[in-house]
Amino acid sequence: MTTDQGHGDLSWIPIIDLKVFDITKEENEVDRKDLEKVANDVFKAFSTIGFVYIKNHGIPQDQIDNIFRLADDFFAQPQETKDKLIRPVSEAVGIGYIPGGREHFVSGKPAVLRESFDVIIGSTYKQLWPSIPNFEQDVVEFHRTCAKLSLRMLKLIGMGLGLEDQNELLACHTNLVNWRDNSTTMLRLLTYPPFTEKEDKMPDLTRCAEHTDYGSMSLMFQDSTGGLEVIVLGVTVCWVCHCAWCASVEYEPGMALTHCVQTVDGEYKPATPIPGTIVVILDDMMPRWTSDRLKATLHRVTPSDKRNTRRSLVYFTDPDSCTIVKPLDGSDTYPPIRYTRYVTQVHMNDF
Ligand SMILES: O=C(O)CCC(=O)C(=O)O
Ligand SMILES: [Fe+2]
Repeated sequence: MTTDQGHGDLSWIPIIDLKVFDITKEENEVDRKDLEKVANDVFKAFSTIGFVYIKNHGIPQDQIDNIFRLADDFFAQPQETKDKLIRPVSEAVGIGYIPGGREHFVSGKPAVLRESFDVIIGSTYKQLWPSIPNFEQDVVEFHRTCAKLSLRMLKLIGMGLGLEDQNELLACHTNLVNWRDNSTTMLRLLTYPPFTEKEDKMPDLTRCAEHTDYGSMSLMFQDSTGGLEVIVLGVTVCWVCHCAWCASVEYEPGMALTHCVQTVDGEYKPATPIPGTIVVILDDMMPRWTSDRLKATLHRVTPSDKRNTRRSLVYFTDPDSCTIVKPLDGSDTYPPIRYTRYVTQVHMNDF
């Protein structure tokens, strides 16, 4: 793993170079030792800091830029045009538009200030595509591309965990490739408009309140606006160069710290946009599978730059709906639960 040396306070961010196992390579082409090293780096970063940035992942930058452009084209349309594609709450529609003001992350607080275009593919759900040239075709292709990357990351996590069957997590994600009817894995094109003068004066207003995502893992692509923040679990940072990894000791909870390191634990830190990278966070199923060895990453989007539109693309990787999620180590840290039941319970605030 490298850290982002030379970028001042970004230096503690774990950037994993995925070149040896990027999405263009087949697993049998990759040297086993290289693969194990990346898997260890990924696991170490997830289990200490709680999230990773990945670079050299194999998704062409042109493809990402094109999806951002198509999203801009979509959101720039007149409101009446977008409203014709609204995903109704009461009807099963897998692909469509969510207007601003519909989603609440915290009940009783104002709705999140953003619009999205949601894409759950392969379902028998109704699909409400816009008539923008190449939109459907390119977005579907990007969905497939993200699936490849998620499967790579799940493989690496399985290896890092030391699972006897390293493909055990992959086996819970057949929907990413097969696009069965019951898939919930979703690509979201998101836009956060600038704050109006009235919104400026509302103290509780944020772009997206603190939360974790429901499924397995989220791939987050962001523009250069900033605002995404993640909770850092436990990082030992050198006071001198701010590097998380030059410190001679590995942080363990409760460890006495020497004079040259400080610990950041449980604090929000900006997930600053770094060109060419994707932020990968873990979702609610990971602690359940790993008996808390891996945690779900709390995150939020603050209005750090409320004068400008912020754009992002998030690929929410979910397990197959029928998956019974339970600790892979055979322990009873969490009771088994069917993934779709978990989501229903979260929606009903049933925990
Ligand atoms: O827009 C982003 O970068 C993050 C959005 C997010 O966390 C979510 O929709 O769950
Ligand atoms: Fe999220």
